Amino acid sequence: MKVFVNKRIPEIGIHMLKDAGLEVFIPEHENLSQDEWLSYCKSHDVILSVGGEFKYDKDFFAECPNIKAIALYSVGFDHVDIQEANHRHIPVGNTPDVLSKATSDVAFLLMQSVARRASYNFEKVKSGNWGDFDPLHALGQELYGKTLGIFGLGRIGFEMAKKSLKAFDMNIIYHNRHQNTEAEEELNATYVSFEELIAQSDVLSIHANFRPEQKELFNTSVFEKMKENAIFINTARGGFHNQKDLYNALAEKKIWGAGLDVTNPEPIFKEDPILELSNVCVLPHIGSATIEARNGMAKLAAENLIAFSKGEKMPTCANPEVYSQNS
Ligand SMILES: NC(=O)c1ccc[n+]([C@@H]2O[C@H](COP(=O)([O-])OP(=O)(O)OC[C@H]3O[C@@H](n4cnc5c(N)ncnc54)[C@H](O)[C@@H]3O)[C@@H](O)[C@H]2O)c1
Ligand SMILES: O=C(O)[C@H](O)CO
Repeated sequence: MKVFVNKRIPEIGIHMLKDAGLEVFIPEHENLSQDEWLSYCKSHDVILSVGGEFKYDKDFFAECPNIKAIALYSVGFDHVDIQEANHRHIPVGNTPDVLSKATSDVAFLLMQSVARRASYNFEKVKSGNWGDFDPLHALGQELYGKTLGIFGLGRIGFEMAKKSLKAFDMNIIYHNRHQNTEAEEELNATYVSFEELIAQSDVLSIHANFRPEQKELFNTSVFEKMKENAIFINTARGGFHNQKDLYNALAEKKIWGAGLDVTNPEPIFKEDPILELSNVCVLPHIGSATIEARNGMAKLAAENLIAFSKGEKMPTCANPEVYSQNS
């Protein structure tokens, strides 16, 4: 079976594929054009897909009917038309759990960085402006006993809530598609409406899996209902927030600050005025960027394709319903 891997991944995954007898192709250069990527897809059986820039939509599946399975090197699958994949009986593997702690660590990092104005103070030092001890300048806020609101309390949201409770004894509230009884029992989390989540959160952290119908759900109508001391954190998908509205809310100090590991658009334009604000910290989508998480993702993606090559179910599949469909 011929595997197209569009970008280098940790060697452990490649070795696993080759040891299982699969033929692996990785292009010499990584920044493929859409045409180059499509041409490679057309000449292989399955894809180990890294990144979200290439969309697996209806047009793709129509152009590449040869593709029998896709193993994503991510847990998010919003760049895949799952309905179309199901229609074509194509399993789509993903990489849950192995990156949950690492990604929640970045949300936790952003929460603290914004609360204590780390970026602003670091920029001051870099510009040679250490400044005299000033009891009233650039003060941060403490998080102890504050309310953490989680939008989308799943695997990563759970880890974020757990470490925030443990470190700062934060009160956990959440809004989800369905109740998370484990979080309610283990973290004393309280299920609230979307409106209550916005109004009550001192820190609002987005951890839902993105769907197009939720585009820019977090916009001026939300930011104006948040507390003035509120911190907005997004490590899920940039599509969840309207970045111009967020800039306005931050510039007008309607909210305390924002920490982003995902932006809208992504990558962010270096001229984006949000980068000039002193109450913002932006990271370049590094949630899963640890040695441990990226190795774990490589192993999972390889295991998914190896299982497929043996006619078995993928261990971690974004569309498990594909296995119960009538042929
Ligand atoms: N920044 C990064 O590098 C990085 C890394 C990994 C994952 N992510 C993002 O984080 C997302 C979550 O990953 P996960 O493993 O925790 O997924 P998950 O499926 O375990 O959790 C997502 C939760 O969101 C809830 N949800 C979805 N839509 C909702 C809505 N409209 N309203 C309320 N709740 C909703 C679901 O019920 C689920 O509980 C991924 O889909 C991905 O987009 C980002
Ligand atoms: O969804 C994920 O795993 C991350 O965003 C990396 O794409």
